[in-house]
Amino acid sequence: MTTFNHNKYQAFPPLDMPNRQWPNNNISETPLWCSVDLRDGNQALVEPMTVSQKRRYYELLLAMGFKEIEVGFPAASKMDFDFVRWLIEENKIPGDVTIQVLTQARESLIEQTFAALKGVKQAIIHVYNSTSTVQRELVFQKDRQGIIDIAVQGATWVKLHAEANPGPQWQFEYSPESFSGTELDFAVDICDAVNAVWQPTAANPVIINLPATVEMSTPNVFADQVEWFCGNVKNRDAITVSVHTHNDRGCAVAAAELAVMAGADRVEGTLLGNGERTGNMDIITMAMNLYSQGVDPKLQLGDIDNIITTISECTQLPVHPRHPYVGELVYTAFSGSHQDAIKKCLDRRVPESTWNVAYLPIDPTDLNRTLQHVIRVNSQSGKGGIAYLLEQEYGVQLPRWLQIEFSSVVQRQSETTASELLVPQIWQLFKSTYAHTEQPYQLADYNVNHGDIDKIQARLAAGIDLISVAGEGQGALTAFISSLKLYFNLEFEVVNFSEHALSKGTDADAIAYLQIKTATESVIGVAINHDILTASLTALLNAVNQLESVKR
Ligand SMILES: CC(=O)SCCNC(=O)CCNC(=O)[C@H](O)C(C)(C)COP(=O)(O)OP(=O)(O)OC[C@H]1O[C@@H](n2cnc3c(N)ncnc32)[C@H](O)[C@@H]1OP(=O)(O)O
Ligand SMILES: CC(C)C(=O)C(=O)O
Repeated sequence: MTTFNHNKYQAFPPLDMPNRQWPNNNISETPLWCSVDLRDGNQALVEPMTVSQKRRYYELLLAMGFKEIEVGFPAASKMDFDFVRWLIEENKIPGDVTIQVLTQARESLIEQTFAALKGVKQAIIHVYNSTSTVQRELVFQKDRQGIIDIAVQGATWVKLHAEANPGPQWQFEYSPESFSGTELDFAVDICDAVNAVWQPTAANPVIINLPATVEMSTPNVFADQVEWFCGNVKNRDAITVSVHTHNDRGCAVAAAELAVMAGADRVEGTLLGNGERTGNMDIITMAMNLYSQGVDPKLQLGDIDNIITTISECTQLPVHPRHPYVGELVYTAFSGSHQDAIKKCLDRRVPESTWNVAYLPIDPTDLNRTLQHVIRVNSQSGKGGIAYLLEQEYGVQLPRWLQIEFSSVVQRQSETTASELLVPQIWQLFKSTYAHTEQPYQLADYNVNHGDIDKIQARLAAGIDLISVAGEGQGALTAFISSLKLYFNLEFEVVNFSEHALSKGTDADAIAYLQIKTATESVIGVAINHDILTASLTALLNAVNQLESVKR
């Protein structure tokens, strides 16, 4: 067994920022989004996307409304280079979309990057070098100035190549890669040094992208880092501050959200969070978080099934059934009390009002999820959910007393089969329990004479025999009750009865539910018929059929 030794690790030092402002802020506007699926996402795949997968993914990003898309690292591979050429030569970049490409701060790579972009109308050149203590000390083995020199040199090459390639609208982006592990004063110094080369203005800003290349702290600490950076970097007005969070601690979305509260203008991420190690921050989740707070996420997410299919077919990564907002099970309530609360909220919901449904942070139908996704029945389920499904599918409004009775029937069945019950199976179970037709006695026909006292004459089919019964009372049902009591020599009373027209389905028009009690038994009968009186009489006979003395 491996030995766990927490002394091997040390806590990330918090910042001493008693005047931090971000906790007082809300996100009332969506940040600028930049998808890095085709670069950071792609570089993390077991099998990087093929050309056709990359094209398909790119089309998806356009359809979703992304305006900034990091399309690759063209100096790193022929495939990325060719993909950028294809975008440009085949005129695949809409006028309002800017592609972004990544490069290290190395001249040959920068040169190739510009070669890949020949003929582009506008592009973001994204250059990075690593700045954290571990990278400085162990990877690059350089002091602070040495690392600044790499960045400044890279920024200079980028500027010179842009000047040598006039025409396109170039925008520059610099990432102090591993910002999350970088001393803040150094992060500011290196970005100031890069900006001293690029000389951004408010009209022509640069993007400074602050990556949590590795997520090393709680999201509040990252927000402190971003707020501190924004407050100390020179020429803030000429900078679009971007964040690029990874999910090592599972908080990439939270970190990006708090970073936006702390002053970030722009967020880089991927769809469903694919990316290095535990992934990039998930743009779909963050966009849906904003949406659920009444903020327009400025992305088209309604066709979510197509989005998910495209992502998983291109990345060959499955979607976890509990993935926020999009997983197959995330709107599903199996447990009884959740189902009951959802049913009540939906029943009482005023159309067009603000969404306010227990257990459902957003309306699942916004993401093409039907209410069948919401309520599913297994042994954990209760009466509310079952009743809801039967009403939705078959127009059956089970009276409360029957909901209580039937839910235990459903539970027993689901425990026996150890599986989920689908709505048609629940409906079959309901009919076979209360309305089954293979009964000892069946209503063959009847005739009612209405008067002060109503009289009924009916014939019951029992195998090949036809049995005549007759009775009288106030109303046809009461008359039939007395006829059955007489014929079977029974004492019982009807303790529950209701009937209604079915609003759905092709079976028939009306349904009647009825519960009778003898001194020792309580049984339920249900019947469906196009005629409401026939439904009631049949429901009564179905109940009587279940009494032990009648069954014998
Ligand atoms: C956090 C991120 O996701 S950053 C993006 C990471 N993505 C990728 O790396 C995918 C694409 N990259 C590649 O395919 C390759 O790294 C290439 C083709 C770009 C370069 O490959 P190589 O030339 O073999 O170099 P390699 O990537 O191993 O880099 C190592 C060298 O580059 C230097 N280097 C690394 N990053 C940078 C940088 N950002 N700026 C300047 N120099 C850098 C290293 O110090 C090292 O120098 P040394 O050889 O003198 O020791
Ligand atoms: C290049 C940078 C932005 C990066 O991908 C990271 O730090 O994760």
